[in-house]
Amino acid sequence: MDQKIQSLPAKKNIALVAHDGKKAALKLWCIKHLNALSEHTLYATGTTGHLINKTTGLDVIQLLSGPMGGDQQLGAKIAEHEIHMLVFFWDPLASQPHDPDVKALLRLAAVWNIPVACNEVSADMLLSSPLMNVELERTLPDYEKYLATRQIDI
Ligand SMILES: O=C(CO)COP(=O)(O)O
Repeated sequence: MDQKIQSLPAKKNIALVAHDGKKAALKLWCIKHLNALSEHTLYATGTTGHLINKTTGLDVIQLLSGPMGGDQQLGAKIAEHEIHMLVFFWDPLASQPHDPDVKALLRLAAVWNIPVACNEVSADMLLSSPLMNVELERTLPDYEKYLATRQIDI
């Protein structure tokens, strides 16, 4: 597929998500990085967002709970370029009833070339990157060109 270049803004829209077995870890990570996170706009799935807001006071745009469609909402926002980074502490030791939604969210993050962290260390590295607070070029699928090739006359 053809690619094009589009910037991620300096002030990023960051999605925060954690499975139940990883919520405590994400909560501690948010407390540790309170100041850095407050410079960005935060989104989260329902239960994660409520927990982060309650324990840190950070403003969080709260979507539906993951199993009820929250992962899908985040995936749609990634496809629409509204989410610029994903911190998703998914639980490798627990099965999830909405596993297809989890896979879809991670897949769309890869399709649209946004940075993704899956645990504390990768999230530390992303947030401390010199690229975190600057406008950042990314390549992404050229959807308009793709659509033009899909116009089929029947
Ligand atoms: O299930 C989740 C991600 O797959 C997270 O959803 P909650 O934040 O609502 O627990």
